[in-house]
Amino acid sequence: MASNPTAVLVVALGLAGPDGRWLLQQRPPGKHHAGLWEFPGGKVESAENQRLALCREVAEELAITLDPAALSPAWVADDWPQGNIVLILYTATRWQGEIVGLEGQQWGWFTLGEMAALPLAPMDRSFAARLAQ
Ligand SMILES: Nc1nc2c([nH]c(=O)n2[C@H]2C[C@H](O)[C@@H](COP(=O)(O)OP(=O)(O)OP(=O)(O)O)O2)c(=O)[nH]1
Repeated sequence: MASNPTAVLVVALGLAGPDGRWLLQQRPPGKHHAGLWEFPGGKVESAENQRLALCREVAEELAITLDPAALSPAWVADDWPQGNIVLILYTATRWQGEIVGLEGQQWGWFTLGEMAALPLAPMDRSFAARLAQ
């Protein structure tokens, strides 16, 4: 791992609902970290812009449309010492469309207190702490 400097860039969405809750989804069976809760998102593809990648992932996973210009970079985390993932959290407060779990995943709106009690994907504890600020 230490001899491979190539980062895997992952983007995730902190979508703020109108009542101070945040949208989380559960990673579906068959995926790495299946069953853990996460902010929607995924890997940026080769030569893809990271904001557009997040818009694509969220459309694929939840059927909603985001405005890439209305995303705010909020936090970054990595998975040291396990690997070479760099995860950027963007926040947004608006979206278009009705949320549907297109991959059969569970999703819901959670307060930061409720989030603290969930089994979260590895890098998401630091995101939750950032959203609390
Ligand atoms: N999407 C997402 N991934 C997270 C979060 N927290 C966290 O540790 N991860 C990790 C889990 C995975 O190792 C990696 C993201 O990979 P992914 O499996 O979601 O990416 P992807 O949708 O493009 O999936 P795939 O095509 O590779 O199956 O980042 C999070 O909040 N959202």
